[in-house]
Order: sequence, then structure tokens, then C-alpha cells
Amino acid sequence: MGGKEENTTVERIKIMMTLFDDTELFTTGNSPKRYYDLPDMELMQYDGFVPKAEADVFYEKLLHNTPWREYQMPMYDKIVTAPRMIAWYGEPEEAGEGSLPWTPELLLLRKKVEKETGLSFNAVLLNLYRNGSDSVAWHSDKEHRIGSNPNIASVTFGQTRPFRFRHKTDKSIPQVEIPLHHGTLLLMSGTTNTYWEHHIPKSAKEMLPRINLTFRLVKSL
Ligand SMILES: O=C(O)CCC(=O)C(=O)O
Ligand SMILES: [Fe+2]
Repeated sequence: MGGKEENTTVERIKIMMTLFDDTELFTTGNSPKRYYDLPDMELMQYDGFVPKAEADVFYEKLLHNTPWREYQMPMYDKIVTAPRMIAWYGEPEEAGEGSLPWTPELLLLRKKVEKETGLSFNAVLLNLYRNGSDSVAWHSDKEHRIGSNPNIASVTFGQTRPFRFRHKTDKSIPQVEIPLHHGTLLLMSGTTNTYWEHHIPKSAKEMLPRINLTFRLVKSL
């Protein structure tokens, strides 16, 4: 490739980046925090919420020290094994008898999330996507114990995967795709989970493990 062409490519990338910044269709502001301005949605994304060096440590510890388990879920008229592994932490009175006790790392992360969001959480669901074949189907987080309009704070470590949203009733609203990176915080609040579903698609590309934590406030039954 000649120098001129290379320059052209660099220029094109620069222009694309500028365009991308200027035409952030759904977001406002230049800080690492983005607030999406979409109907029935309150969504805040904070890339680099956990700085890389710290995120690397969380990733390694969570990947290797979590008692990951498979679980069965209903799919149409069958019971199938979910295409990912999970772990559920919280106090048994609130999160149920089967919940695991908080670990120092998870408490540290919970504190950090609570400080950033000004919200309280008492349980966390960990998901492990082992490779591109793991996924989560379209759903909203409407576990009855959370109540309607739950605040859910999601933190991601490892492989970046696209997180998609679609409006449940107004199909004229385009789907939204947000890449969730190593260390990104995504806060879903207001009516987000009442009106929108979310989903992590499978990918044919080779992918490293991804860990996602969703901090939740559950109430005892
Ligand atoms: O992996 C994610 O980013 C989301 C997981 C999720 O939607 C859930 O656990 O309810
Ligand atoms: Fe979810």
C-alpha cells in the first residue's frame, strides 16, 4: 500500500470517528458517561468505570474463583440448559436459600457501583459467556421480587459483546446495540425493563470468556 493510500485510509478513519462522535444519535455529552435519549428508557453507560488494571484482576478472580453452574430453563414446551453459566449471590433472607455468600471482591464492586449510582443493591447475578456460542435470549429483567421498574446495574469484564435492546410494543423504534466492554457499567433504570427487552446474540467469531454482573435489589418473599 503506498503512502498516499495509507493517508487516505487514516483520513477516512478520522472522518468516521468525527462523524461517529458528532452523530451519536442517542447520546449526549462528551464524558465517558452516556445517557441514552430514547422513549421509555433510562440508560446510562460508563465505559472504563472499572479501570483496565483493576478490571483485569476482577476478571481473573471471578473467572477462576466463582462456583459457576449450569441451569435449566423452560423454552417453549421443553426444559433446556441455558447457553451460559451463572452464580447468584446475596443474603439468604433476601436472595433466597440457594444464594451464595458475598465475597470480598463482589462486596468491593457492589460498593463502587452503589457510590457511582447512588442506589442500593443486595444481590448480584453473575453470567459467564464461555465463548461465542453462549448468549442470552430476548428478555426483560422482571423477576417479581424486584418489582416493576427495577434499577439494574450491569458491569462487564472480558470479551466485548454487543448488548441489544428492542422496544416491546413500538416496533417503529429501531433496535439499539451497545458494545459492553471490559470495565463498562450500564445502568438500566426507570421504565427501561418495563418497555424494553435486551439480548446478547451468539457469535460465529472466536470469542474469549465474558463475565457480566447484574446488581439487583431483591425483596424478601
Ligand atoms: O450479560 C449481560 O450483559 C446481560 C445479562 C442479563 O441480561 C441478565 O442476566 O438478565
Ligand atoms: Fe437481563
